[in-house]
Amino acid sequence: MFRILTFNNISVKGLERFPRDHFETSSDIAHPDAIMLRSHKLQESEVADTVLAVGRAGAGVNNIPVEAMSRRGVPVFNAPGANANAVKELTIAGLFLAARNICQAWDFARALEGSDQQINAEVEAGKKRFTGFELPGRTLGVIGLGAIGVEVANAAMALGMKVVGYDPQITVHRAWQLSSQVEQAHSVDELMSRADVVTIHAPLNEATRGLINGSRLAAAHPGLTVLNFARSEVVDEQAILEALDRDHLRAYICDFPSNALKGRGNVIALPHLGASTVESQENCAVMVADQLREYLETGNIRNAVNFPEVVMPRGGKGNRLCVVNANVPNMLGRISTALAEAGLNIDDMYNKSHEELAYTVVDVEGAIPESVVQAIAEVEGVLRVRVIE
Ligand SMILES: NC(=O)C1=CN([C@@H]2O[C@H](COP(=O)(O)OP(=O)(O)OC[C@H]3O[C@@H](n4cnc5c(N)ncnc54)[C@H](O)[C@@H]3O)[C@@H](O)[C@H]2O)C=CC1
Ligand SMILES: O=C(O)C(=O)COP(=O)(O)O
Repeated sequence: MFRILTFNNISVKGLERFPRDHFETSSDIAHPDAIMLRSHKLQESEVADTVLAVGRAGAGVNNIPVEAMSRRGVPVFNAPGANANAVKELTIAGLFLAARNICQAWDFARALEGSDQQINAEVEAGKKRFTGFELPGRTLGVIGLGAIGVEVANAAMALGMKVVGYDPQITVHRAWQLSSQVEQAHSVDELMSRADVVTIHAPLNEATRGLINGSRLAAAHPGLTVLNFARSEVVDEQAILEALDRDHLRAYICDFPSNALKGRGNVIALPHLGASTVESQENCAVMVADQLREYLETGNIRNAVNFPEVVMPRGGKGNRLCVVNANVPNMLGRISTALAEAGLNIDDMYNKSHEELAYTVVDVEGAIPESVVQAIAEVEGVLRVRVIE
């Protein structure tokens, strides 16, 4: 029986991927084998020693202590691209809300009082305050061209916008998906100097914290609009407010409310709704549940942010040994020597590394005695050993 501890509202469609006869899922489990969560800040919870894997039913993993999990030999899975369409749709909605001052205009219209004739008179007198702009010919700057950024860039192109993108680590896969009309900016500063609207779709990490700061805002076109559906901390909120006060920034549209943003006319802060569609919640939960289940049952790793991709079909009828170790010389030699010394024959073997970690899966003929597991666990640099029968 595998026990999965859940945090947040995980789609039932995902939880149903765990067969009831050998999986238990609950938000109240003391010694779980795995954790499945959305935005819950795992840094603030005790992660039990029994945890073998963490699954984030979503994209961003800044709410998970990934480095600490790596040191414990625990893979952290996410669901790349599974919520990208949902975030693209909300970002494009944010673009329209900003361009046409829709929220401010709606507030105005909702507050109108008097007879229909009086309302009509106020509408005609007041509507000039909400004059907006159209998208064709305007330039959208997209920072981060991953699953979401590429979709946003392509959608903006289809709406007639010019698009410039910046992503120092764009993958070949994403570059193929990106419209060939999207122009490359070589720096955030270049992108900001060319854009009428900037949208951020990069993860929060030490390189992106405060990416949109006071000096970058000051160097941007007056009248710039900033969309932030990534994470609140990728912008310097204080600098945003100051630029709004100077009317240098036209509007700030984001998915992250805060006290400082409250009550500001040219700020729209949605309650972290980017991925909150039925479809996206299902896609993310199903993808991550399948990955967690496969890891627990077979040791295979797909879409872990801190581990290599290791998928080896199960061969023979013997045991499978899964070893997480430091990416240093001679680990494979020591693992296979320990198996050979116990007279165990290797059927199949796969080893791959990712930054400072390596992962080895070995299918052997027959059962692996506990003494061999112990010997491998004691090799310097080995972080975790697991036998799957
Ligand atoms: N508002 C919401 O509900 C949601 C927010 N997000 C946020 O959006 C982020 C992006 O999601 P995906 O596109 O699915 O991730 P992704 O991993 O597919 O794409 C991120 C892209 O950002 C690029 N990048 C990294 N550092 C960069 C930098 N310094 N400058 C420019 N680009 C940089 C990467 O090379 C990558 O191509 C997530 O990490 C998460 O924080 C994601 C889903 C929902
Ligand atoms: O996938 C992400 O990075 C998100 O921000 C979505 O968060 P959520 O799962 O809706 O709490």
